[in-house]
Amino acid sequence: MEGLFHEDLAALSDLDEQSLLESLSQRFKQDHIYTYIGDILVAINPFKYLPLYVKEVSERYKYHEKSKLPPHIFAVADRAYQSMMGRLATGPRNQCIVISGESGAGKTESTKLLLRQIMELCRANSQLEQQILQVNPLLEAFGNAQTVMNDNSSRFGKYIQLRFHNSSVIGAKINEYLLEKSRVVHQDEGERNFHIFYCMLAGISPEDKDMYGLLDPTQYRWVHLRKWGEKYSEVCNAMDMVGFQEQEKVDMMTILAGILSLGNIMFEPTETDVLRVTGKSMGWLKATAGQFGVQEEELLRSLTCTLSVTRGEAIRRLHNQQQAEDARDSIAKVAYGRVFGWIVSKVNELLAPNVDFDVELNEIGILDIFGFENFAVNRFEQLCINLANEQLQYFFNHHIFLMEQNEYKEEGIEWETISFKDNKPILVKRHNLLPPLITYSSTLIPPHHLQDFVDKLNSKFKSSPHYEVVRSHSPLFTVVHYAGKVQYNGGGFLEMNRDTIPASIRDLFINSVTPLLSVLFAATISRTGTLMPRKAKVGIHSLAVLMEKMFVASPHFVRCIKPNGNKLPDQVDNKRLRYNGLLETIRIRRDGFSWRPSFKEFAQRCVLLNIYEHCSNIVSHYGRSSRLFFKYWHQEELSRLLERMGKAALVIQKSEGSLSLNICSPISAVSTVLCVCVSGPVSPPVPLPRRKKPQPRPRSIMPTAAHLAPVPRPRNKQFEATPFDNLEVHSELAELMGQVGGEERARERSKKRRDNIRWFKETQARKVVRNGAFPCWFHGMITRRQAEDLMTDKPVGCFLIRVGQSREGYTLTYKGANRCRHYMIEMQSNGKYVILGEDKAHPSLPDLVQHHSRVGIKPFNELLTTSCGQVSTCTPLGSGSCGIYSLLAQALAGPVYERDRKSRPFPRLYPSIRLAMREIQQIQQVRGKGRG
Ligand SMILES: Nc1ncnc2c1ncn2[C@@H]1O[C@H](COP(=O)(O)OP(=O)(O)OP(=O)(O)O)[C@@H](O)[C@H]1O
Repeated sequence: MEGLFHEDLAALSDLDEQSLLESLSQRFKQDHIYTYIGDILVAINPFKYLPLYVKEVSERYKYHEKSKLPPHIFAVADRAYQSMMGRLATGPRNQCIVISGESGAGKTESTKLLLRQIMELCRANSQLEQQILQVNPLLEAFGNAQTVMNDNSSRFGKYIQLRFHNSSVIGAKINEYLLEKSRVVHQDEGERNFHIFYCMLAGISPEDKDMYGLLDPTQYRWVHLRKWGEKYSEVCNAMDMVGFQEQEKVDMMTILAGILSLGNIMFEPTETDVLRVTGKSMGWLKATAGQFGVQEEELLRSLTCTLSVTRGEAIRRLHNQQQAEDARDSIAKVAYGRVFGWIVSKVNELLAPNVDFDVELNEIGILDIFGFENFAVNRFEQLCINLANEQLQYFFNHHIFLMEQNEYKEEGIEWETISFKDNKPILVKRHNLLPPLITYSSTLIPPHHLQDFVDKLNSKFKSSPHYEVVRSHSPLFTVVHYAGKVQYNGGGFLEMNRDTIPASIRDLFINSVTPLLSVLFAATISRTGTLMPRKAKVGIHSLAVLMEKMFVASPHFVRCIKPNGNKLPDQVDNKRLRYNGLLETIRIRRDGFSWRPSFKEFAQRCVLLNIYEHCSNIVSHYGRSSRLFFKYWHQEELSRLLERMGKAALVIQKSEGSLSLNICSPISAVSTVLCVCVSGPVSPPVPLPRRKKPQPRPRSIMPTAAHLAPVPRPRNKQFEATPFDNLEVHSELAELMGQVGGEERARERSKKRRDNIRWFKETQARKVVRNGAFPCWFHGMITRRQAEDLMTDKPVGCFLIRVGQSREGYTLTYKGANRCRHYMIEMQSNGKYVILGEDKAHPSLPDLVQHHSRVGIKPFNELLTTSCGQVSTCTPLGSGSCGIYSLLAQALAGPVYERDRKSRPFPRLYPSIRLAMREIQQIQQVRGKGRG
């Protein structure tokens, strides 16, 4: 592959480490944040907006030769997609993109960009793509928080599996790992709770605040407010788009409100040593009970004592203050962790309704796992996170160094071994440090045995080169990770012990009147904290299982680098660029052969193009090697040749007999690639002929005029004419062409129409009526042609909405500058309305119209400006102003609509929540007056 992969590497590989870092830093200062090391993308976080991800750039990376464009994350998305489709000189294979880097290095942003570009590449105008993109804001709200290292730090790891049929995405699945639940009840200096609490308190309407039993943010111990107002509506919209039901949303928000109230419950001992809730926090106890849908007395009992049954006898053990506070915090952590797990499983259910994840389908997985962490106090959670990072580093080493160099050995290729920092010892059984350390730490440690626990660790692991004993009065120990030493505090390990909740609390919640809470506590939890339906195989989501999956897929690596510790733009600290193994990686990519298909795999691909024999000759000429060795750029070079040959073959087929067409040139080109790369058992790799000096390319990776020039789009019906009305176009065309005819089809069509009218009357009409009539933009069930006729003399921006004839749903007809456009309106399973391809869901059609009178409809940014009034022609449901249609509107008007509005879901124990909130406010007023 001529171009960037090669050019950058050639430029970088001749440098020593210092000059390499200088060169990277210089590039960064000129806003070249991406650099290729062969097929590995290095991304340096710019901490500022760069116009690198606008639509025009995305289009260029979609349609143009990637090798002629600057390094970019979109090129990685394209490579993974094309490889998954089998278009890059190998057959279709599962792909995985592994994004690594320390906290704040840009992994999550890269994941979002990759997802966005992959959705662009497989664009099939399905709502699923929009839904998949909406999962990110949702998960970020619940799983991210501000830390000292990153204002939007993922406090969980995720592996997103995208499943494809042919070229279209048909489902997605999120696997989440190790949510840092302790954050709910404790945040260190400079850190915050999960974003959702701030969004909720800042963005919620006064009416909803009252409904959930929430007060002013300053009233809660576990959060301090920041400006999060807009985020809340974004999260609610994401839930609507993905398909959450209204009642589910209300129950979930009520549980979150319950968690906040729980945090305000304080205890004090009485003279009889029995613990009680302080007078000030009695209201909070009542509120929590109401919000969790449980009895107040039972909640209090669960917090202040433990019930155990010994030989059939129930024994009650009273808690001391610390134990009661631990129980309170554990409930909050467990409840939040389970809400998060439920969101993920719900998302998975909604995004892959018909996909069986056990059936083999092509797949692209994206791994975005929390970065390596080293805080002032490192707890058990940091140990787990750092173990995950060690595993990831091993995966990288294995693919980039081990596998490749082993294959040279096996094939007898002369090769000067490139050494690298191998972190295998810390992970494997023989040396046994991290896995047993984690198992050992997971056992319950009584607080007064803390020093014993650390002493035991010291004696067990002191001989390991990766473990250091700390001489101190505190229970500390050090682990030497691949990315540096981390000192862990045994005290922090105790908190993890407190995550386990007593059976009595579990039973209490299983019997909650809020079905969601009952489901959450009845479900099992995997080893990594994932919520599992009861019968699911425990442990299926563990990182080890994930690693197995990744080892059999083709990996793509994105190495993210944080240029400075202050999260500032245009500042680069060269020490930070000294990223693990950068220089070695450059060397192996320069000297090695990173694409090594088996002969069979390669020949199969060639067989399609009738060059199998030719390839076999070449291979047998060079010896009986089991695989072929290519440079990283050859894969793309070859795929281009094969594509050209495919086209040539088509021409040959079309013009029969013209076999003389010159297909020799691609064959000889393939031969050239083979000749230079294939290795025999004894012969050293044939040195590559000096490559043609690559064409100079613009130094800047900012999109230039050429990058931004309009890109020729492949012919695509959906873009050419009306964006989203193919169903109707097809049926009408078919009708015109006489293909559909026949009495039976006509009967079917009219039945479908009748069914749709019934659907409209029974489920929809009352949502559309406003003040006793249908809005003038609503035209009932008219045909596409009738709609276009109505638009004939209307101004641009005029619109109407009609009921679908062939499907349950609506179509928006819009008068554009040159033509009428018809946008399909999707009906979601949760009753929300979305224009296909848009990212906002609406509770009703009038809401949709109101929104798009302010926000243009994609892709032409069209605003709904003028309603197209009805005319009085009567068809069944044919016009809004006459006949049965108008009668229907009047019958459904006014009180019915109002009643409908009021039937919105409420928290199950709303009256108790209200009472509790009043009590809290009264106490506060009395105290306020007392102070005054
Ligand atoms: N390509 C980019 N362009 C502009 N800003 C970026 C880019 N990538 C990252 N950032 C900025 O850096 C911040 C941190 O990035 P991100 O959250 O992706 O880090 P991370 O590696 O996922 O961290 P963690 O492991 O803590 O989750 C982002 O919130 C954003 O402000």
